[in-house]
Amino acid sequence: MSLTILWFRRDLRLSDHPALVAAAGRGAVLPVFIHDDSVAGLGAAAKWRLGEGLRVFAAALEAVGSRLILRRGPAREVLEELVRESGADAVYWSRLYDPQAIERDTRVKTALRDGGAQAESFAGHLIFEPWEVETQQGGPYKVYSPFWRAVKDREVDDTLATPKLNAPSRWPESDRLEDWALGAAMRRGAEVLAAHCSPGEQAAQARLGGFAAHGLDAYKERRDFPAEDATSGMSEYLTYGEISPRALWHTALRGEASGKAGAEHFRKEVVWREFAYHLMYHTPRLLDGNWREEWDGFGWKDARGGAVRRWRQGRTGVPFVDAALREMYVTGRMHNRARMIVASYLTKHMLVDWRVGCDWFADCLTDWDPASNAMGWQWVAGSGPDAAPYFRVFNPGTQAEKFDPDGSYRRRWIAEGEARPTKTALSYFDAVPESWGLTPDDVYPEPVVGLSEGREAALKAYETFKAE
Ligand SMILES: Cc1cc2nc3c(=O)[nH]c(=O)nc-3n(C[C@H](O)[C@H](O)[C@H](O)COP(=O)(O)OP(=O)(O)OC[C@H]3O[C@@H](n4cnc5c(N)ncnc54)[C@H](O)[C@@H]3O)c2cc1C
Repeated sequence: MSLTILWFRRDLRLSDHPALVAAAGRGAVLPVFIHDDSVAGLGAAAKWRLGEGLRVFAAALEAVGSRLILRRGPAREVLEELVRESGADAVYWSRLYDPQAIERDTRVKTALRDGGAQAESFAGHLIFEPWEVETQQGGPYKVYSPFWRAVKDREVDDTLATPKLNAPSRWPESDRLEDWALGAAMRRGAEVLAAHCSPGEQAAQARLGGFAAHGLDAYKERRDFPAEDATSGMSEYLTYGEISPRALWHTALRGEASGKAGAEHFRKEVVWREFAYHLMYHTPRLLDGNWREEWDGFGWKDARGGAVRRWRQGRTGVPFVDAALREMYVTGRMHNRARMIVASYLTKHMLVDWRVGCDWFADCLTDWDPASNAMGWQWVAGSGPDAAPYFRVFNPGTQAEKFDPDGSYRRRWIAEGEARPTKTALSYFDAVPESWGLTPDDVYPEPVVGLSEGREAALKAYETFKAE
């Protein structure tokens, strides 16, 4: 019987998994996860969340009579060794699209094929492969709306059922997940974060089912209110591939067919993620360089001072901004509206380079995604394609009046000055490093940059930049 190694990466699921279906169709399957440089380089929260995902995924495989073999080292060497050890004649995986992954996977594919094994990559992380969506002139899209119009009526294949997995005749040795200590960089924050996290495919499907039944209809109206649980919560499941984007697409389509008002808007948001990958694939500098290269000359302020530290710590003195940054520290996620506001405050009021914030998000988010994060930051800063114009400076005060009118989001996350602080606000002080020296009895600070003063400084900096 043929044996296929299934190299799992960001696709920790059994259903709607084209590579797994293909592998199961040709014989026995040997599931493997490799701790290589791409894992070593993850931010603290993302790495911890990966560990949680792997723990649940390994148990899901055991429940169907399979196993997850864990190995550490450069992917090519590990896979070549496993092919030799197990006698596998093929290695399959789901494609990734960031430049490092593409480079690694290309080398792995060549080496395996040179060694006589079959090596194939499959779709699954996206609904539309980045090269399958083209403008009429034959190039990539740079603006979201035409991208959406180009894909919205496309036929998308149905999701695939979980295949039956045949075990290899002998299981190779595996590392122990605990020995990888993926939560080590979290220090004491891991316990707090764990209370807000339900990893795994089953949890993802249950959450999506609940959202389809109770949240989809009102999604468009309520999705901007950060105190409400009005969005799907799918981002971290998509990040680790615990659910497929295609499952979200079809959930939305079924909602549209049954007249759910918010369903099309939900599908549009799912397509924003596709657009981010499209941009990253065609212009990889999206990740760490200004997409609009003229922004290389913008005069950002020095980011080393105490102001950035206060932004990171959620101590800017601007309640909506601080609430959002604390939400991220405690839960590993941040509401989309709040992401835009904290990013705007950092890049505009504080005039700090978007990459400083992008890196902090990469360290703190459990749904960290290279493409969506970089696109989001560049969109807010004004340096990205299809970006918000620079002169659009979010005012956290008026945003709070509009989207947190009764202050419940801010009270949920800010303890200082409250006679009876909420449990979630207090949990922030349990999560942060002791070295920050913060307590709920601290005096809530004055704004690090005043709202109108910051807005004027941002506009002036932009005028100077434009004139140069
Ligand atoms: C500065 C900034 C940084 C961001 N960083 C990330 C990140 O690291 N990882 C990440 O997944 N998203 C990121 N986003 C996008 C967005 O904030 C999150 O996807 C969203 O908050 C996740 O919540 P949800 O799953 O409940 O979303 P829903 O509103 O339920 O949307 C459904 C899905 O659509 C996709 N989506 C929605 N909005 C966006 C968007 N603006 N861009 C791309 N995809 C979107 C996501 O996959 C999401 O899970 C960022 C946005 C900004 C402004």
